[in-house]
Amino acid sequence: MHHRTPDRSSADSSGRPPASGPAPTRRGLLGAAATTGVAGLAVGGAGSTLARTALTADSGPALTTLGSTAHSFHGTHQPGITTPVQAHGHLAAFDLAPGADRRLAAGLLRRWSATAEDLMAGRPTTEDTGVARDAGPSSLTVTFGFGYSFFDATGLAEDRPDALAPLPAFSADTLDARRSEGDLWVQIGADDALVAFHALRALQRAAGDAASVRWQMTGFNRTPGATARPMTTRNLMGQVDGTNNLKESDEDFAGRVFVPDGGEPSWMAGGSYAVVRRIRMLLDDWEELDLTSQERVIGRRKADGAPLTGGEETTPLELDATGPDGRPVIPANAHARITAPEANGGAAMLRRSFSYHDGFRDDGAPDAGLLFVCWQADPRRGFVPVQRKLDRGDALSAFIRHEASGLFAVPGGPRPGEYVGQRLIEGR
Ligand SMILES: C=CC1=C(C)c2cc3[nH]c(cc4nc(cc5[nH]c(cc1n2)c(C)c5CCC(=O)O)C(CCC(=O)O)=C4C)c(C)c3C=C
Ligand SMILES: [Fe+2]
Repeated sequence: MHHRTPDRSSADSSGRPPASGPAPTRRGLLGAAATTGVAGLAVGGAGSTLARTALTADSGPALTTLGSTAHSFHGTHQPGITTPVQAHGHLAAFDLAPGADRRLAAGLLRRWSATAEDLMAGRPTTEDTGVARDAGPSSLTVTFGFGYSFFDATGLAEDRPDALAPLPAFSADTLDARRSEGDLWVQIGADDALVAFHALRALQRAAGDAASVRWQMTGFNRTPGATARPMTTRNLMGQVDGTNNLKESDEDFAGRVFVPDGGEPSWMAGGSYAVVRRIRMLLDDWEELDLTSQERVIGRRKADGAPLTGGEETTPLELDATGPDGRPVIPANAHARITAPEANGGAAMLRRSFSYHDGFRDDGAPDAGLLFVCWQADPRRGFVPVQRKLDRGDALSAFIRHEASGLFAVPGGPRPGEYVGQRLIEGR
């Protein structure tokens, strides 16, 4: 496939606006916001966010701001980890072409970085297909990671992190190797489905002959603005899912999620490890269960996510509380009990998942569930101990199947002028 440096000064064949940063698209949207009387659009804010959704005082989210939110491709960490999870997502693994070497990988990562930087800023990219034309960046994030096999394929085995050692086999696993692992991993998220697809296709095209898609999965979450106020999303079992997730304000959040400066290997400073699990939900069985039984599986109320021991969604679980029968109110095998950090020697992870639905199986059951993605500084201290425990006795196990798995080393964010993974590939 032919590649050229994007012309950053004129409109491309797609007819999208001239490439001069996110401003053109955002200006259009801001103009629209002004003429429709929307007040208070805040530019700036936490982390890598360049522009944030505006809320009007009394009428909820301003529709025109959904597209205008942009995240930065550059920073200490890659985007798509602490940035809010979007409504649409694609996860894809690529395998390098046979005979690939470090030079080929460097070229691939350079092209992917340029593509991601353009698209996240709302600019057209090289040989743009025009699919995202008219839309703003729409909170697009693109995140890149390296799988175990990447290091053998590129002669970099000595630089492979110990933390990337294959995950242990869990007794309930029914994994499909063809939809698991891979040399390289790409996570795409956006609040617009066309923007998300456009990015996926652009990255596939930019891969050219260097790498081909090994597997790809499409996911979704609630669309911002669908609820009267911002709320924790629900999964396809109908549960409020994400209440007790790690928060950036938590003590030692960075230490739990990111490899520190001075950590091993040095090229992973600011990076994180992503565990990806495709978990199918046995929804026919789950939906047969009465509400009380469903709530006992998790240990929380379905309506509002509050613990069975009372209070509201964010009230801490009272794991020691017993009922009149002397039994724990939150059952011994409840998912929220088994996963609680205090039950796992403090093991914790940042969950950032998408739901998925891929049609119906031959028996009529939905092929649907959770594209579970979690982030941690070391999966041997995050995902693995918790999943070991879940595997032994989680009430949820009867209603789910782990069907695919991947573990990826996601390096820190590139500095301006750098491509993602450059410190690994070029040894600085
Ligand atoms: C190994 C890690 C985990 C897997 C795999 C997992 C699968 C999974 N979880 C739900 C639904 C819920 N999970 C909830 C809490 C929760 N889950 C994990 C870990 C895994 N989940 C953790 C660490 C926690 C938080 C524990 C705590 O600190 O209290 C909840 C409760 C609400 C919440 O806190 O988010 C729900 C609901 C499903 C459906 C699922 C597989 C399909
Ligand atoms: Fe969970």
